[in-house]
Amino acid sequence: MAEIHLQQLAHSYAPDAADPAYALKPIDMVWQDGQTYALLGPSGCGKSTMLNIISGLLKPSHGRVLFDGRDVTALDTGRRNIAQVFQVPVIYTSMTVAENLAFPLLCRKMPQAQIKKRVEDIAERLGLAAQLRRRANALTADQKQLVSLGRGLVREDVSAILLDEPLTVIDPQMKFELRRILKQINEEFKLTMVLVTHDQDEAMTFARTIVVMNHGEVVQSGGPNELFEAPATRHVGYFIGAPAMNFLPATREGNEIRVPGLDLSCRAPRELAKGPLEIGFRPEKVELTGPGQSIRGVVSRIWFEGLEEIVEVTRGGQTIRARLPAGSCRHGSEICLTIPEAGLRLYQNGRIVT
Ligand SMILES: Nc1ncnc2c1ncn2[C@@H]1O[C@H](COP(=O)(O)OP(=O)(O)OP(=O)(O)O)[C@@H](O)[C@H]1O
Repeated sequence: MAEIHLQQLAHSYAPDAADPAYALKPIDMVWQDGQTYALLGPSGCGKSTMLNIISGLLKPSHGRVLFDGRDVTALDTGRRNIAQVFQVPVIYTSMTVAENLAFPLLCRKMPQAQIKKRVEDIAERLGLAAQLRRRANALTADQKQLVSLGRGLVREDVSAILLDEPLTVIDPQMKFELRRILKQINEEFKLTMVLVTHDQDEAMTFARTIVVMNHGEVVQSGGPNELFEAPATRHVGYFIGAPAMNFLPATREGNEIRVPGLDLSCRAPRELAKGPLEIGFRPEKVELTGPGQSIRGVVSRIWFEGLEEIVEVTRGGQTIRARLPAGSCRHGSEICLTIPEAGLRLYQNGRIVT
């Protein structure tokens, strides 16, 4: 188990270039012992770079990595006691499941009787007890990934588990089961777990803290509710939630911030910097009735999503998306949308103000 501290960390793959590009911009953050984290962001934002620096596969060009206060920056992966699970399971397909799980312990010269006990214990926890004698190449993709995880977990000195898109090759139903097992392992072993993913649902359902990255920077770090209710930036508002958050250009009029052409406003904070203003709100906050600010507009598009529909309403050159119960509206009809005050957020220069 370990608390991981990234201290003044940054990384350029070409630090000596005249104008080095930074895959990871300067960051100082602590990953708490025993917690679950998800690193979420678009392709190329620096997730794997960050994970590989934590694991020791990559030496950072700047800064330090501390495990429980100990500087491990110069240590390779083997000496960091990290278990890693990749997109493609790393297992020996010609060995049985038991041999695969035993291998890391054999390398550490653990006595046979202890190896057997440990392997059986881990197999039981991962639901692999009935598979121990099977050759690994005969397993399903999710079972192979469990063996891969088990090879990391079987060592008693593991500090953290780093998971780099481990569910990509897994069937949707089995993803749920694997996520459940991962959470159970976290609770039982109190291991720090970091999951890299593109998938917001996966991040939201796995991690207590989601670290959202963009262009090599951490743009927000927080619980699923925090990211949904108060995205720190426009990027987070777009990236978390489907459909994305509504952002409408706004202007200051006295003590109010108003969206021109719509009956939508919020109170202006006492102090405001210079720069473009926007009012943001989630499509999930929009209702057809109830207290709040009302916007009348024409339904220009409808997408059905199971028991709900996404409705696009246009008015005065603005487009608003709302998630409503299926069958709420007809294409081309005029409707009145209501947005409760509590659902409104003010943004300036793409960053949240209130
Ligand atoms: N070995 C490398 N040499 C040079 N540049 C690299 C190297 N690996 C990654 N990069 C660059 O660093 C940036 C961050 O890449 P990284 O792989 O960390 O992103 P990512 O968020 O993990 O992307 P993905 O989700 O596609 O795996 C990208 O611009 C990428 O092109």
